[in-house]
Amino acid sequence: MNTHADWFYTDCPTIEQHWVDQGRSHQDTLTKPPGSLGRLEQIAIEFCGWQSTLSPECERVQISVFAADHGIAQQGVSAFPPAVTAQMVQNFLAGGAAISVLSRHLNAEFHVVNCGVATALADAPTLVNKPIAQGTQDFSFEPAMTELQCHAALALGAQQICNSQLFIGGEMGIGNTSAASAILSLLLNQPSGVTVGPGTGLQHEGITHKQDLIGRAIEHHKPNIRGALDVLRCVGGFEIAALVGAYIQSAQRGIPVLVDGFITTAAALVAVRLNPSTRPWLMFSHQSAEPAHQLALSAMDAVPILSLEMRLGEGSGAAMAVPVIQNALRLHNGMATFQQAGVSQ
Ligand SMILES: O=C(O)c1ccc[n+]([C@@H]2O[C@H](COP(=O)([O-])O)[C@@H](O)[C@H]2O)c1
Ligand SMILES: Cc1cc2nc[nH]c2cc1C
Repeated sequence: MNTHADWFYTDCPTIEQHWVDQGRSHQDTLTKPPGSLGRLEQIAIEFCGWQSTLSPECERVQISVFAADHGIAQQGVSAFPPAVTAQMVQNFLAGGAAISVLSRHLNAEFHVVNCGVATALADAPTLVNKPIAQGTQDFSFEPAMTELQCHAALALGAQQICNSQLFIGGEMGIGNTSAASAILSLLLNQPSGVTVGPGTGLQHEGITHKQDLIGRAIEHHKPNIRGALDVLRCVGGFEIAALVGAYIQSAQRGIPVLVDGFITTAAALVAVRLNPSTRPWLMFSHQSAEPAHQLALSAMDAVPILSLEMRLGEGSGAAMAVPVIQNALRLHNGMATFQQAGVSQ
């Protein structure tokens, strides 16, 4: 059913190296010892390449939070009950969640996308209410979704991309660290003992139960896995598939993506495995406290900007990194050169 004609296999634009080179040359003319702004220099240089300019900007930010329920959440794999997914969606819409506060502060274009929350949600101006189904199937027994549902969730994510200078995808879904860990196990060929962690706050016993369950689930699905799309369909979630679609579409439109935490990085890895030309358009915002996040980042040679021991999701770690990016670009655009300031080199 899926063919190489599918939209998500289309190449993303290549980054023009001469803008990257000019960005680096400009950094070296600014009144500072070369390299002294560390990663901030690299961030500005990457934006020069993405925007084909020497004066890049990151003022118009889009934040879309994708939400869905998970069949596996019935198996005691989370410190919180599944009902919290719908309750937190209402909180996003009411403006009281962490991502609501940060989005307001950033003046971001903010949407919450219901990809598959089982509970009916009250309409709201920032809600995109397009559930694929009332949550995924429990992937410890059967594939999380059908091929049709997986394609629909990818397309739903892609449809959310607006015109902005930076796309942030967030997620909300009780049980989705189980899906993310299973994805990492299957894509990176790692046992569940390596990929499974506390998520929202499981203690030792809970983590052991989650590792056993995910371990059995990955063995169950392995014989049917031919590639990243099968991994996504068998053990993913509707919000994770929507993130994959959104990341690929954003990259295809030449809009850089700022990846958030553990679940979103698992989605980014699926995106890169499906379409490797997505990778140059991804920037990684923070190192999550979820232990296997490091493994997922390393698999993409990704070094995140911040490390704040956050493990909230919602896009919150990415939103926290935006002011760092904005200041990196302000320095790049606003600092005097050695010549302008009459400073000896
Ligand atoms: O982004 C992260 O690094 C992260 C790490 C742990 C948990 N979360 C959030 O917590 C929820 C999933 O946790 P769990 O324990 O229910 O699988 C989901 O809504 C995520 O947004 C997010
Ligand atoms: C309260 C709460 C808020 C969240 N935001 C993202 N995942 C979450 C999980 C819980 C439990």
